[in-house]
Amino acid sequence: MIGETHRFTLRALKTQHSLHLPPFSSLSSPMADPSPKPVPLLKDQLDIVIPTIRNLDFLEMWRPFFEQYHLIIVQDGDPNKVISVPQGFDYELYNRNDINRILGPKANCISFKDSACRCFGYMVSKKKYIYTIDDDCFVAKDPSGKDINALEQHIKNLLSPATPFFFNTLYDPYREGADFVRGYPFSLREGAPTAVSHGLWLNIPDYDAPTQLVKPRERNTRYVDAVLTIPKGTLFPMCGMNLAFDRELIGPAMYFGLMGDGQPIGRYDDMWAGWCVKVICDHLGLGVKTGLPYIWHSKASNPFVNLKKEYKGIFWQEEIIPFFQSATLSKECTSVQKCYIELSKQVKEKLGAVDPYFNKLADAMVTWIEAWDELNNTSEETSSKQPNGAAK
Ligand SMILES: O=c1ccn([C@@H]2O[C@H](COP(=O)(O)OP(=O)(O)O[C@H]3O[C@@H](CO)[C@H](O)[C@H]3O)[C@@H](O)[C@H]2O)c(=O)[nH]1
Ligand SMILES: [Mn+2]
Repeated sequence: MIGETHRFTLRALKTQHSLHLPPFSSLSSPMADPSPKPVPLLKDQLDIVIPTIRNLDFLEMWRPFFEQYHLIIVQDGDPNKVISVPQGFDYELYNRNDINRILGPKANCISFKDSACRCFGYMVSKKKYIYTIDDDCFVAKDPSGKDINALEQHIKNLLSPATPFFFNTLYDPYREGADFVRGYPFSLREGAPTAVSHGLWLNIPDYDAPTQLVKPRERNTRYVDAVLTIPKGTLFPMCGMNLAFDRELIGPAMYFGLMGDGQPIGRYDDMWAGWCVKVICDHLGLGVKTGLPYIWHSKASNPFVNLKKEYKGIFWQEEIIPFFQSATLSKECTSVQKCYIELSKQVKEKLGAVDPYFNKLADAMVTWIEAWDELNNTSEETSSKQPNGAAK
């Protein structure tokens, strides 16, 4: 309402820019709350990043879990379209004009017309943790019928150690009612810092186009009550739909690549990031978890459109995977940025022959790190900072 103040976070970015402010009517204005809610976990240390091409009505269902967190909305597609955000949410919104204004020529490393654009939100955030979710993902129910607070479960996953060096057969040993089983080395029971928490999906599973075409009516109804650490040396297909990570531990590696408009490939944004992230986590001794929490994925994207986007990736990945499986990083790679730059050199060297696209991608990986360091003033720290933040 006129005159009512609204909690709108204006971010002091390196280059001041006028955020794309939707008309005042669609701006947030938190309703006065007579009975203050308990402060949610990591309230001021976590941003929720949402890539979108549509109005964000889905937030209504998430309001009990998300309303007290800051949102970073990355609006893809036509920047003149106004995205409406339900009242009461604290958010900043960036469209393509903002990305171009903030990054200048480096904006060419951020995809257009693809959910890969979400990684811009990771870059501009100033928080320690990120949760990213698609706008067609809703609150799922656990087998008891209780609404699942996906964000709370991700936070638990991130705040407890991982076990990448030795597999615990009773799954997450740090979980209430579980522990390390007999034969688990005591020297390894401290675990490793958790960098990534990869959640899953009920209803529409994240299948590739060929599988979608063969099984158009398949729905995931199986709720598996487990969180697993993905063992060191094992890659995994990371889906960006329901994903959380420690931005200080692994953020610079969460680049979602060159996808969408003008690119020969799509729907491999999160996959590419996941393969780079896992190689770097293994090198730096960080953990990646998958399993709980579930969200309810409501919309299957068009399998024919998806097939066109994925087509080249389906056979390229038969070369990409062996590349990541055999990728090694030197001991001089003591920070995520250094690991990532080293990896980009190997991409150019070893995948450039697969297709010229990988030369472009390798260059974009470097541009991403340059932009990340510039926006986060981390270039001088990069040379000395250990992944756990301790200076050399
Ligand atoms: O051009 C676009 C298209 C979509 N978005 C936003 O991105 C997410 C995901 O979109 P959608 O749910 O339509 O697509 P899915 O196929 O279900 O996405 C999953 O597959 C992977 C494709 O990369 C991806 O990791 C998953 O997200 C929504 O929020 C759209 O609004 C966009 O920004 N630009
Ligand atoms: Mn979807």
